[in-house]
Amino acid sequence: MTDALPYDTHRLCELAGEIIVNVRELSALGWTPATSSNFSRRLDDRHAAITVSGRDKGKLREADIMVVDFDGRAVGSDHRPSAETLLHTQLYRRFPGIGCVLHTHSQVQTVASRLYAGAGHVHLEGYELLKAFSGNTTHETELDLPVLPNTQDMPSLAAQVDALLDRGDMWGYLIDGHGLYAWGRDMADARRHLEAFEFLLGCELELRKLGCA
Ligand SMILES: CSC[C@@H](O)[C@@H](O)C(=O)COP(=O)(O)O
Ligand SMILES: [Zn+2]
Repeated sequence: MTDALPYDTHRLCELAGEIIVNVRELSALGWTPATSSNFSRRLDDRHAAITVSGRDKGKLREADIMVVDFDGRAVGSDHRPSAETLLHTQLYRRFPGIGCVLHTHSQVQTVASRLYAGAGHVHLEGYELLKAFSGNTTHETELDLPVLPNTQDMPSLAAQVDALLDRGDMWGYLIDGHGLYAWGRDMADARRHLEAFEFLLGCELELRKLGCA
């Protein structure tokens, strides 16, 4: 007989199914090349469901989703969780309202991260799509999407993110030469934010190509 797991396994199945369907769509857009990217959902107030490290995100199955605690330790699984687990769990630990974290490596996100790394942020202003971010009711607003230096030292990167989170109104950040993190209340919310960032970054890159930004 095995010990009971400290989380709701039925809920885990539901969340795994949701992650699989959504990530397949993101992958079909070319946003998860070469096994990159990672995805998670809050399971309860101590656990998250997250992708196993190194899996092809376009071909996820239920066995590719595992559980971690908010210190990033595997719970009830021998698999290795995403190498970037701490960047997910730090958000769940700090903000009870966050229920989903999505990380992708699209070309637009990666190119934008390189171009704006020096400035430390991408300034987004004057776009109708800024209303896609929770709490915004008008295009007459602005948003600075932070760009952090890349590192494989996750505790150090998580500490830098934590300092930025003090400002409160943040729905994502870029990592230089790497990709985008975005989050929200639930999958739909996080996806809307992710897609809005992708679209707005694409506009900024296009404007630069045209010599307008
Ligand atoms: C395949 S290179 C990309 C990885 O180094 C990493 O940035 C990434 O997004 C996926 O890592 P993973 O450990 O599979 O969650
Ligand atoms: Zn990554």
